[in-house]
Amino acid sequence: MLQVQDIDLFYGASQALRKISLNAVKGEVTCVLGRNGVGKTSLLRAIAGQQAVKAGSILWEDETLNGVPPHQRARRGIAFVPQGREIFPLLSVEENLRTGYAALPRGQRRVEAEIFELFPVLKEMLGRRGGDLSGGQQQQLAIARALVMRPRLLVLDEPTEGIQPSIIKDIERVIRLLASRGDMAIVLVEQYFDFARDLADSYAVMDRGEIVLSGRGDEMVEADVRRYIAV
Ligand SMILES: Nc1ncnc2c1ncn2[C@@H]1O[C@H](COP(=O)(O)OP(=O)(O)OP(=O)(O)O)[C@@H](O)[C@H]1O
Repeated sequence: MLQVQDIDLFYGASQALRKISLNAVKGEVTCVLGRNGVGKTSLLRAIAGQQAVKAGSILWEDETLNGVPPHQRARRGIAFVPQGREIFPLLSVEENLRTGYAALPRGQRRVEAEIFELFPVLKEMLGRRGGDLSGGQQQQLAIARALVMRPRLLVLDEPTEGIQPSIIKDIERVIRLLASRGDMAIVLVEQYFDFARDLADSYAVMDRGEIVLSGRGDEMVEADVRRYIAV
């Protein structure tokens, strides 16, 4: 279980997160919604260890993550799929997938066949350069690369951004399948209400660095949430 408790995060003098608390449990998708600039990415970066928190604590599997650098969080089973995907455009699809090996012990460094069952298109494109893939294929590659690490916590920042509807549906199916196995917690930042509602077991809505609404996914009141999101 991930337990974020009362975290504050600053960029210089400007405060991006104010006393944010959020739990994510294995077997569930936790969706974080909100407009641009309200702090969603900052929250994910705090979880992944890319940005230090000034106050509060982050616990994962009952141990603190405060002060633990990103690569060690990766070894503890936390994988982050950043906004904009950040795949390596000049490396092949296969080489991109292998960059996920860094977080694995030597004996476990392989790409499980299952990854190509989840994303068949990648198998056909193993030798293709990452930069030659469509935006949707790059997003699938970014998620696949995270899965190579066999994470127990998967953190995704706006996986639907700029992606065509058919691939959004594919990604939704994969996320649902991963959660349904019960051994992975998924935290997902999203701006699209429909995608979040379809996936969320629990949700939190952010505004100006704070959580202003939260609850179980099936209790999301569309009109209330839509006050705080653009789409
Ligand atoms: N590296 C940074 N340095 C200074 N300020 C930053 C930095 N990154 C983000 N901010 C500011 O922190 C606030 C929260 O940004 P953040 O990216 O977390 O929001 P967001 O909800 O994820 O928005 P988006 O959907 O656009 O990514 C914003 O006011 C932003 O301008």
